Amino acid sequence: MKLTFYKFQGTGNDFVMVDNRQNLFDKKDTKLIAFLCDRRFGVGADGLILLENEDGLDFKMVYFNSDGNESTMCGNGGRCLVSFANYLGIIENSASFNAIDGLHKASIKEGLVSLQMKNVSEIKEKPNAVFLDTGSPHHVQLVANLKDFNVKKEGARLRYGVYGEKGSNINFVEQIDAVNFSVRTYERGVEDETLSCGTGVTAAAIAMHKTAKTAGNEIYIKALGGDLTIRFDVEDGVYSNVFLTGPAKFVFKGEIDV
Ligand SMILES: N[C@@H](CCC[C@H](N)C(=O)O)C(=O)O
Repeated sequence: MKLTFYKFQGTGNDFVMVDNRQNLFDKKDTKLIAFLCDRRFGVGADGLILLENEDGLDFKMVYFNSDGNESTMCGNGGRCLVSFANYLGIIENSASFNAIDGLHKASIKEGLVSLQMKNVSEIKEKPNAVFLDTGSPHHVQLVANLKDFNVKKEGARLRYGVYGEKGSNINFVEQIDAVNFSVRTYERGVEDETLSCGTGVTAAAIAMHKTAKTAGNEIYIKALGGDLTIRFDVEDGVYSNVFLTGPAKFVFKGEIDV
Protein backbone atom coordinates (compact mmCIF):
# COMPACT_ATOMS: atom_id res chain seq x y z
CA MET A 1 0.00 0.00 0.00
CA LYS A 2 1.19 3.54 -0.74
CA LEU A 3 1.04 6.26 1.91
CA THR A 4 0.98 9.93 0.86
CA PHE A 5 3.03 12.08 3.23
CA TYR A 6 4.24 15.66 3.47
CA LYS A 7 7.49 16.82 5.00
CA PHE A 8 7.63 20.12 6.95
CA GLN A 9 10.31 21.74 9.10
CA GLY A 10 10.34 24.51 11.68
CA THR A 11 13.83 25.87 12.40
CA GLY A 12 15.22 22.48 11.43
CA ASN A 13 12.91 20.41 13.68
CA ASP A 14 11.44 18.21 10.94
CA PHE A 15 8.22 16.23 10.69
CA VAL A 16 6.42 13.73 8.49
CA MET A 17 2.83 14.98 8.17
CA VAL A 18 -0.09 12.74 7.32
CA ASP A 19 -3.60 13.95 6.48
CA ASN A 20 -5.63 11.51 8.60
CA ARG A 21 -9.04 13.15 8.28
CA GLN A 22 -10.39 9.81 7.01
CA ASN A 23 -8.95 7.95 9.99
CA LEU A 24 -7.09 5.35 7.92
CA PHE A 25 -3.71 5.58 9.68
CA ASP A 26 -3.01 2.90 12.33
CA LYS A 27 -1.82 4.94 15.34
CA LYS A 28 -0.80 1.80 17.24
CA ASP A 29 1.71 0.83 14.55
CA THR A 30 4.82 2.04 16.39
CA LYS A 31 7.10 0.20 13.96
CA LEU A 32 5.56 1.94 10.94
CA ILE A 33 5.91 5.39 12.55
CA ALA A 34 9.54 4.70 13.53
CA PHE A 35 10.20 3.44 9.97
CA LEU A 36 8.70 6.60 8.40
CA CYS A 37 10.90 8.77 10.67
CA ASP A 38 14.04 6.70 10.00
CA ARG A 39 16.61 8.83 8.15
CA ARG A 40 18.16 5.88 6.29
CA PHE A 41 15.30 3.48 5.54
CA GLY A 42 12.29 5.83 5.64
CA VAL A 43 11.44 9.49 4.95
CA GLY A 44 13.45 10.83 7.89
CA ALA A 45 12.17 13.17 10.62
CA ASP A 46 12.27 14.02 14.34
CA GLY A 47 8.59 13.12 14.58
CA LEU A 48 5.35 12.27 12.79
CA ILE A 49 2.14 14.28 13.05
CA LEU A 50 -1.39 13.31 12.10
CA LEU A 51 -3.87 16.02 11.11
CA GLU A 52 -7.33 14.83 12.14
CA ASN A 53 -10.86 16.21 12.31
CA GLU A 54 -12.09 17.78 15.56
CA ASP A 55 -15.68 18.93 16.16
CA GLY A 56 -15.98 22.71 16.45
CA LEU A 57 -12.30 23.33 15.70
CA ASP A 58 -10.18 23.49 12.56
CA PHE A 59 -8.34 20.22 13.25
CA LYS A 60 -6.70 17.99 15.83
CA MET A 61 -2.96 17.29 16.27
CA VAL A 62 -1.65 13.82 17.15
CA TYR A 63 2.12 13.79 17.70
CA PHE A 64 4.60 10.88 17.73
CA ASN A 65 8.33 11.03 18.44
CA SER A 66 10.72 9.41 15.94
CA ASP A 67 10.89 6.32 18.19
CA GLY A 68 7.27 5.67 17.10
CA ASN A 69 5.58 6.46 20.43
CA GLU A 70 2.86 9.06 20.89
CA SER A 71 4.13 11.85 23.10
CA THR A 72 3.25 15.16 24.69
CA MET A 73 3.05 18.56 22.95
CA CYS A 74 5.48 19.57 20.22
CA GLY A 75 5.74 23.34 19.70
CA ASN A 76 7.56 23.33 16.38
CA GLY A 77 5.35 20.46 15.23
CA GLY A 78 2.25 22.49 16.13
CA ARG A 79 3.56 25.42 14.11
CA CYS A 80 4.32 23.11 11.16
CA LEU A 81 0.84 21.57 11.40
CA VAL A 82 -0.70 25.04 11.09
CA SER A 83 1.40 25.55 7.96
CA PHE A 84 0.26 22.12 6.69
CA ALA A 85 -3.42 22.99 7.31
CA ASN A 86 -2.87 26.19 5.32
CA TYR A 87 -1.19 24.17 2.53
CA LEU A 88 -4.20 21.80 2.42
CA GLY A 89 -6.62 24.77 2.30
CA ILE A 90 -8.23 23.90 5.66
CA ILE A 91 -7.38 27.31 7.14
CA GLU A 92 -6.29 30.71 5.87
CA ASN A 93 -4.29 32.77 8.35
CA SER A 94 -5.62 31.65 11.70
CA ALA A 95 -6.36 28.35 13.38
CA SER A 96 -7.83 26.81 16.51
CA PHE A 97 -6.91 23.21 17.14
CA ASN A 98 -6.74 20.61 19.86
CA ALA A 99 -3.56 18.83 20.91
CA ILE A 100 -2.73 16.51 23.80
CA ASP A 101 -2.28 19.52 26.15
CA GLY A 102 -5.52 21.24 25.12
CA LEU A 103 -6.70 24.04 22.86
CA HIS A 104 -4.19 26.04 20.80
CA LYS A 105 -4.70 29.20 18.77
CA ALA A 106 -2.32 30.15 16.00
CA SER A 107 -1.84 32.69 13.24
CA ILE A 108 0.27 33.04 10.11
CA LYS A 109 1.76 36.45 9.30
CA GLU A 110 4.54 37.39 6.90
CA GLY A 111 5.62 33.76 6.57
CA LEU A 112 5.92 33.20 10.33
CA VAL A 113 3.65 30.95 12.38
CA SER A 114 2.77 32.11 15.88
CA LEU A 115 1.41 29.45 18.22
CA GLN A 116 -0.18 30.03 21.62
CA MET A 117 1.28 27.66 24.19
CA LYS A 118 -0.29 26.54 27.47
CA ASN A 119 -0.10 28.76 30.57
CA VAL A 120 2.71 27.86 32.95
CA SER A 121 2.62 28.28 36.72
CA GLU A 122 4.43 25.29 38.22
CA ILE A 123 8.13 26.00 37.93
CA LYS A 124 10.61 24.01 39.99
CA GLU A 125 13.85 25.84 40.72
CA LYS A 126 16.71 23.43 41.41
CA PRO A 127 20.29 24.37 42.46
CA ASN A 128 21.62 24.37 38.86
CA ALA A 129 18.53 24.03 36.72
CA VAL A 130 14.83 24.75 36.32
CA PHE A 131 12.15 22.15 35.55
CA LEU A 132 8.83 23.10 33.97
CA ASP A 133 6.17 21.79 31.62
CA THR A 134 5.30 23.87 28.55
CA GLY A 135 3.20 21.09 27.04
CA SER A 136 6.19 18.75 27.33
CA PRO A 137 8.54 18.41 30.32
CA HIS A 138 11.77 20.42 30.17
CA HIS A 139 14.96 20.68 32.21
CA VAL A 140 16.65 24.06 31.56
CA GLN A 141 20.27 24.61 32.52
CA LEU A 142 22.71 27.47 31.86
CA VAL A 143 26.13 26.40 30.57
CA ALA A 144 29.27 28.21 29.46
CA ASN A 145 30.58 27.78 25.90
CA LEU A 146 27.38 26.19 24.53
CA LYS A 147 28.91 25.88 21.06
CA ASP A 148 31.37 23.23 22.25
CA PHE A 149 29.08 21.60 24.84
CA ASN A 150 28.43 17.84 24.45
CA VAL A 151 24.61 18.07 24.36
CA LYS A 152 24.03 14.44 23.40
CA LYS A 153 26.22 12.97 26.15
CA GLU A 154 25.14 15.28 28.98
CA GLY A 155 21.52 15.35 27.77
CA ALA A 156 21.27 11.57 27.76
CA ARG A 157 22.90 11.36 31.21
CA LEU A 158 20.37 13.80 32.75
CA ARG A 159 17.38 12.46 30.81
CA TYR A 160 17.83 8.96 32.23
CA GLY A 161 19.86 9.69 35.40
CA VAL A 162 17.64 12.41 36.87
CA TYR A 163 14.26 11.90 35.19
CA GLY A 164 14.16 8.11 34.76
CA GLU A 165 12.25 6.13 32.15
CA LYS A 166 9.47 8.74 31.68
CA GLY A 167 12.25 11.23 31.10
CA SER A 168 12.44 14.89 30.24
CA ASN A 169 13.76 16.95 27.39
CA ILE A 170 17.03 18.64 28.36
CA ASN A 171 17.87 22.21 27.31
CA PHE A 172 21.26 23.88 27.61
CA VAL A 173 21.24 27.67 27.49
CA GLU A 174 23.80 30.44 27.07
CA GLN A 175 22.88 34.09 27.59
CA ILE A 176 23.92 36.49 24.81
CA ASP A 177 22.49 39.75 26.21
CA ALA A 178 19.44 41.06 28.12
CA VAL A 179 16.84 39.35 25.91
CA ASN A 180 18.84 37.06 23.57
CA PHE A 181 19.80 33.48 24.37
CA SER A 182 21.18 30.45 22.53
CA VAL A 183 19.55 27.09 23.26
CA ARG A 184 20.49 23.51 22.32
CA THR A 185 18.11 20.68 23.19
CA TYR A 186 18.36 16.93 23.75
CA GLU A 187 14.91 15.51 22.94
CA ARG A 188 13.50 12.43 24.61
CA GLY A 189 11.86 10.10 22.11
CA VAL A 190 14.40 11.17 19.51
CA GLU A 191 17.17 10.40 22.03
CA ASP A 192 19.49 12.87 20.38
CA GLU A 193 20.03 16.58 19.95
CA THR A 194 17.59 18.14 17.46
CA LEU A 195 18.19 21.40 15.58
CA SER A 196 15.42 23.12 17.54
CA CYS A 197 12.66 22.35 20.06
CA GLY A 198 9.65 24.68 20.34
CA THR A 199 8.42 23.66 23.79
CA GLY A 200 12.11 23.66 24.82
CA VAL A 201 12.89 27.24 23.79
CA THR A 202 9.58 28.31 25.37
CA ALA A 203 10.65 26.62 28.61
CA ALA A 204 14.08 28.26 28.37
CA ALA A 205 12.57 31.75 27.91
CA ILE A 206 10.23 31.32 30.89
CA ALA A 207 12.99 29.80 33.05
CA MET A 208 15.33 32.71 32.26
CA HIS A 209 12.61 35.18 33.27
CA LYS A 210 11.68 33.25 36.41
CA THR A 211 15.31 33.16 37.60
CA ALA A 212 15.79 36.90 36.80
CA LYS A 213 18.34 36.36 34.02
CA THR A 214 16.07 38.59 31.95
CA ALA A 215 13.38 41.14 32.74
CA GLY A 216 12.04 41.09 29.17
CA ASN A 217 8.77 39.47 28.16
CA GLU A 218 9.84 39.13 24.53
CA ILE A 219 12.78 36.76 24.30
CA TYR A 220 14.80 35.92 21.20
CA ILE A 221 16.27 32.45 20.94
CA LYS A 222 18.94 31.16 18.60
CA ALA A 223 18.54 27.43 18.01
CA LEU A 224 20.93 25.48 15.77
CA GLY A 225 18.29 25.45 13.00
CA GLY A 226 17.12 29.07 13.21
CA ASP A 227 15.63 31.85 15.30
CA LEU A 228 12.46 31.79 17.42
CA THR A 229 10.70 34.46 19.49
CA ILE A 230 8.75 33.85 22.68
CA ARG A 231 6.36 36.45 24.13
CA PHE A 232 4.40 36.16 27.36
CA ASP A 233 2.56 38.03 30.10
CA VAL A 234 3.35 37.27 33.71
CA GLU A 235 1.26 38.01 36.78
CA ASP A 236 1.48 36.45 40.25
CA GLY A 237 3.87 33.79 38.97
CA VAL A 238 1.54 32.70 36.15
CA TYR A 239 2.90 32.92 32.60
CA SER A 240 -0.01 33.43 30.20
CA ASN A 241 -0.51 34.52 26.58
CA VAL A 242 2.65 32.60 25.76
CA PHE A 243 3.33 32.76 22.01
CA LEU A 244 6.03 30.87 20.11
CA THR A 245 6.81 32.45 16.72
CA GLY A 246 9.04 31.45 13.82
CA PRO A 247 9.19 29.90 10.35
CA ALA A 248 7.41 26.60 9.53
CA LYS A 249 7.97 25.43 5.99
CA PHE A 250 6.83 22.84 3.46
CA VAL A 251 9.79 20.74 2.25
CA PHE A 252 8.33 18.09 -0.07
CA LYS A 253 5.41 15.73 -0.69
CA GLY A 254 5.81 12.06 -1.52
CA GLU A 255 4.48 8.52 -1.53
CA ILE A 256 6.08 5.61 0.28
CA ASP A 257 5.38 1.87 0.22
CA VAL A 258 4.18 0.74 3.65
N1 LIG B 1 10.30 18.96 19.21
C1 LIG B 1 9.28 19.26 20.10
C2 LIG B 1 9.14 18.50 21.36
C3 LIG B 1 8.59 17.14 21.06
C4 LIG B 1 8.22 16.35 22.26
C5 LIG B 1 9.39 15.78 22.96
N2 LIG B 1 10.31 15.05 22.17
C6 LIG B 1 8.84 14.94 24.10
O1 LIG B 1 8.55 13.75 23.91
O2 LIG B 1 8.67 15.49 25.18
C7 LIG B 1 8.96 20.72 20.20
O3 LIG B 1 9.21 21.45 19.23
O4 LIG B 1 8.37 21.14 21.19
